[in-house]
Order: sequence, then structure tokens, then C-alpha cells
Amino acid sequence: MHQQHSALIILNGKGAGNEEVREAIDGLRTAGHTLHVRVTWEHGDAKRYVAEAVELGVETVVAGGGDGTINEVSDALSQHSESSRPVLAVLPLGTANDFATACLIPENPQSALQLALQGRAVPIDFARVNGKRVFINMATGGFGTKITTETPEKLKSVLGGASYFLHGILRMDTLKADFCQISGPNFNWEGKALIVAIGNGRQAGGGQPLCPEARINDGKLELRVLTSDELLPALLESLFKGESNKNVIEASLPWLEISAPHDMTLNLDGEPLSAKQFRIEIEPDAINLRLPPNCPLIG
Ligand SMILES: Nc1ncnc2c1ncn2[C@@H]1O[C@H](COP(=O)(O)OP(=O)(O)OP(=O)(O)O)[C@@H](O)[C@H]1O
Repeated sequence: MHQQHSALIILNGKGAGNEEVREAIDGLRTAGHTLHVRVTWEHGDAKRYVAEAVELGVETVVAGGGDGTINEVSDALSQHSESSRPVLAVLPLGTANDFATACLIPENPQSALQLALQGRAVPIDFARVNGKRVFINMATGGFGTKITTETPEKLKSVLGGASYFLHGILRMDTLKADFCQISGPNFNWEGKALIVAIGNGRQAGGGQPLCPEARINDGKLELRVLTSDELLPALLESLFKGESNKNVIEASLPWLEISAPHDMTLNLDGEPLSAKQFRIEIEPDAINLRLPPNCPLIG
């Protein structure tokens, strides 16, 4: 017998006018599924809608947007007890959609919503930062200043073509290598870091596989640190292509701590966080996510 499902879809306002989404939702409602739709206008809206979804007792919360929306929805879900958390699903409507792309979640709204309602729910890990916020894809960081303008002209003039990647990944307009210490179980490193990538997922910055071995359900974070004062194109290429290089430090850890004498900025799936100390810890199997059967991020 055809099974009916319930979901609350949190649509980022930027994608609210999408006709394909409207048609797909109409079709699924006609087929008997219960779909509540809520549209965000600004940061913070997703949190209220997640609370409403928990109250309604829907099976699934669908994050309709880009990586920033998935991050906001995941973080809001992490604030509810594990037993009351609905299953998470993704309707990719962002610009880059790095998490959805790496998971092979379909781009087409009709297929993405079918998966969101009927797909296999797989337990995946949360990465929690300083005991508070969580991310499910990637934290990327470095030392510099956060972007102040839409076009990072300063970065472009210094780095040329590489600026696009750095801006997309780090959301910074200046970048310099600086001293930091990173530790975890049986792991200690200190030195000058230019870029730090901590992956639960694999890619960021519009298709850059910074943490190519990461799995979202392995209880581990994949750490990759680019250590150099010089932004040599070859080094960047190694980092972006996931190749080994003597200037790239790699480790796979259930938790890690970073401390630095100067403020460091981490971009948590689009959300910047500046501090001198970070502790990032995996919470294994913290949330169920609807994934296609061929998802390569599942170990
Ligand atoms: N109606 C709205 N208009 C503009 N921005 C919004 C709206 N509602 C929420 N936001 C903000 O949008 C941001 C999330 O955007 P999101 O990352 O989903 O899109 P994107 O940047 O296009 O995607 P990607 O990161 O995949 O490129 C959040 O910071 C959120 O506060």
C-alpha cells in the first residue's frame, strides 16, 4: 500500500519563488502526503520553524536552500533532544550546494522532495564547536579579516585566480599564515597555518574536495592544514585536489582542539566564528538524514 508521509519544509526566502518547487509540492500533496511549508526572511527564522516541526511531530524537516540553510536547520535540530529530532532532508536551492552535491542528493526539486519523504534515513554525525554550534559539512579557517565587501578586491589583487577559492571557502579578504597549536587523541601539531579545513563532509567553496576521505557517519573529523607563508599555486592545487603534499598536514580524529595567540576565524558552513580557542567534537549518529543509496559520504 502507498504510504503517506509528513514533513515541514523550511524554504530559504531566496528560493521561495521557484515554480518547480511549487509544482513538486502540489504533486506530493495530491498524492496524499502532508507538507507544511515555511519561508525564511532572515537568520533565526529556521530555528522557530524547527521548533514548530518538533511540536507538530512531523517525520521529516526539509532544509530548502544552500549550505547555510542546512547549517541553520541542523544547528536548530541539535538543540532538541535526540529522541525528538525529526529526520533531516535536503532540497538543494543554494548557489554552491556543496553538501548536497557531495551526497549526490538530486538537484531536481521533484526528485529531491521524493527522496526527502521516502528516502532511507541514515544516522550521521554532528560536529559540535565549543560545546555550542554544530556543523554537518565543513569548518574552514585561517587568520585574516572577514570580508567587508561583496567583491574581495584586495584578495583578488594579491592572489589573482586563487582568490575565488579562498573567498568562497574562507569568506575572508585578507589571509596570512599564523601560529597555532592543534591537538587531538595521539595527535599534536604546532606551526604556522595558512588554511585549516575540518571535514565531516568533503567539499566546500563550490566543489573543492578539501577533505576527500571524510565520511559523515564514521565518528571522525578529517583535518587538513595547509602550512606555508607562501601561497604557491601548486600548494593550493594539492589542497583543492585532495593530494598529499609535505606542506599539508593530515589527520583523522574524533575531536580536536585548536588554540592560537591571535583570533582565528572559522567558517562553519557559511557561519563565521572568531576565537582564540576551538574544541570541535564529533557527536556520532546524532541525526538521521535521508540519503540516496549511492551516497559516497557513507562509510
Ligand atoms: N529571504 C531571505 N533572503 C535572503 N537571505 C536569507 C533569506 N532567508 C534567510 N536568509 C539567509 O540566507 C543564508 C543562507 O543562505 P544559503 O547558504 O542557504 O544560500 P547560498 O549562499 O545561496 O548557498 P550555498 O552556500 O550553497 O552557496 C542564511 O544566512 C540566512 O540567514
